[in-house]
Amino acid sequence: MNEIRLTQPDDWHVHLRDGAAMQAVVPYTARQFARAIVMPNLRPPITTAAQAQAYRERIVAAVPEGVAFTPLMTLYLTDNTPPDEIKRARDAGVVALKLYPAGATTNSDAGVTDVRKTYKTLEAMQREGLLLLVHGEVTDGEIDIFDREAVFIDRVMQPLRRDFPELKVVFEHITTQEAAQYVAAADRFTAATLTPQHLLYNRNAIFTGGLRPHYYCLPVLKREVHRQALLQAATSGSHKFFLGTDSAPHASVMKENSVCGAGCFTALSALELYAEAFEAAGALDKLEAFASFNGPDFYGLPRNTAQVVLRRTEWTLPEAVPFGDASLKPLRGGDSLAWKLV
Ligand SMILES: NC(=O)N[C@@H](CC(=O)O)C(=O)O
Ligand SMILES: [Zn+2]
Ligand SMILES: [Zn+2]
Repeated sequence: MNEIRLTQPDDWHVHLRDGAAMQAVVPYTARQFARAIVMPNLRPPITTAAQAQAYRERIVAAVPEGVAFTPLMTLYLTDNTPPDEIKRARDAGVVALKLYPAGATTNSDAGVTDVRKTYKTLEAMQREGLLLLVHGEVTDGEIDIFDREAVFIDRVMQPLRRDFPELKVVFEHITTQEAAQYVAAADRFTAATLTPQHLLYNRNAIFTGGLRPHYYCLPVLKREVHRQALLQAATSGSHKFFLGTDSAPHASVMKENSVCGAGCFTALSALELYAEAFEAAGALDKLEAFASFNGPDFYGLPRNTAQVVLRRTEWTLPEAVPFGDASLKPLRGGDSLAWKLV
């Protein structure tokens, strides 16, 4: 196969940042995707409907002329998100709230300290039909970093599902066999996103020939058995798994630093990377549902109608691209890729 024709995909998890950094990365996402779920973990976070509306306008202003792209907005859930903000959020077109356990990842200091503190707000979300998107890792320092996702299932996901059975929950960027099994076995109110890096790499990638900061993201890459389970889930034909790049740009000075920020920047070549993973699994025929159907179906949004074409053409991903007054290194920058979005 030398060409793949797909209904235009959406990205159900992306970080676009703000200001000059945002202006640098929005064109990449807008070129690949019709819509994207925009994460609210700015500094300070997007916690109100009014902030989300203003942020949406800044994003839209950064979309290149002639490109059709719709940002789908989210709010950052805190211990104090008032339940009555939910109706305002819905009226402003916000589609979801994001649960970051406090301290779990980049810009999560204002996150939730105990999910029970948010129950009134979760009730309002269940009622108003807003989704809950979850960074699924416990933050307990006693728990090994490679086990934090699996422990999160027992400590947080299960009680949450029991107490809010009709709240739609997306277990974001899953990285383990446990999470893949949990989601596959759950009812139709639970789904998961999968990143290109977790489908393509195991944790060896972080340590090959030296420490490789551009492969460091959260949840951190896991063992090969987990990668295999994720790839199996993505290519299984299950409607519960869909594309969410988690493209998370950090200036290269922040990545190549004594303390490296967590996040892989993949927006420049996201579809190409997914195609590579699906092809290696012999499952290119499953790519369209994963990239273009399962996400909108779960969110209750219409599928896109435009088409895109991926062609088998070798090309070299740039080593770095401008990022405001800094520089940004894509995952796999400088390497050649087998597929190219036309
Ligand atoms: N994935 C990451 O490693 N980083 C994300 C935050 C997140 O999605 O957890 C970021 O904002 O940089
Ligand atoms: Zn996250
Ligand atoms: Zn993310």
